[in-house]
Amino acid sequence: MAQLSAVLAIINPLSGTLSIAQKTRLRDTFLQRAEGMGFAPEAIFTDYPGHATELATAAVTRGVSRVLAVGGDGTINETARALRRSASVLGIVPMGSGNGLARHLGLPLHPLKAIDRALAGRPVVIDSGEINEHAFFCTAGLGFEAYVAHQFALQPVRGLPTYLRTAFRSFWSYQPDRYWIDGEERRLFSLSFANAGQFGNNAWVAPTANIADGKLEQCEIRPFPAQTGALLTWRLFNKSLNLSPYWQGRSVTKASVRVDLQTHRGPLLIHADGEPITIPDGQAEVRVLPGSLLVLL
Ligand SMILES: Nc1ncnc2c1ncn2[C@@H]1O[C@H](COP(=O)(O)OP(=O)(O)OP(=O)(O)O)[C@@H](O)[C@H]1O
Repeated sequence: MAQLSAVLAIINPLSGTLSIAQKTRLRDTFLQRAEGMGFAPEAIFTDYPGHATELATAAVTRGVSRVLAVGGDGTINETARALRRSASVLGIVPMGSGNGLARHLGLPLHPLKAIDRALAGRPVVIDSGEINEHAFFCTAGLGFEAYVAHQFALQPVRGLPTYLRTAFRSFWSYQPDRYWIDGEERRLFSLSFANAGQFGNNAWVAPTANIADGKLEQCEIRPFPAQTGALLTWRLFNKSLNLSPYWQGRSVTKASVRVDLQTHRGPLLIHADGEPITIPDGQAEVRVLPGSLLVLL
């Protein structure tokens, strides 16, 4: 008899707003549906940060064909980074507050529909990126967006309202800094490297980004008058930021970004898929890993 194809769901019990009881029911439904479709399914709740990477690494070693990440962009990042350059395919069941990768790929945001899509979907090749040793699948960046990611991580409650409040408050205290990008000095409000076109929540920083072109969109936002902030925010959500005179984008395969720690306001702050990271030596190397991940679409 032919061996059943293995499918593993990695579920973050803390992601999003569903209760543990609801997530347990979702897990049971996944197991039923997957079995009904002829898979050998397994579902595991993560116990600690980084656990999803360990589970996904073990799944690759065992030859599990489909690995579903059930959670926010953090859980998807932790799972996907272990699946890069393997034959195991990522399924995305979005349950976070931003869901940038799922939205970019046009995947269902409803967990049950997303499970069905992942079980029935076909593997499609996409790119990923790295900023220093940190993998990203949506965006990585510096400047204002990194500052907000760091401030957001300090908040006791997550979710979109907290994120918007944090970004609004940060806007008034944040001062643009100087960066040397591939040796060229620039004073910028923010600098993004976009694999997918959006941060999440349909905030499109790189409206023309193509996730499978072997390139990242390097998007720079120059400092702008405070009264322009509302228009830029509107453009961000209207997918038209590229029409602003303060926005500049180009496709790159790699970039080297440095700050002068003597004059920079504090250490270099970056983010990878929204996770805040501090770079003590002020140097960030960014590169694309073309065609490095299989995703179920
Ligand atoms: N059992 C656990 N206990 C504590 N932290 C965990 C556990 N499992 C996973 N994590 C951590 O939770 C972090 C946040 O998860 P994730 O991004 O999926 O959800 P979220 O915060 O609700 O979504 P979003 O990032 O969209 O707001 C992950 O980066 C992961 O390291």
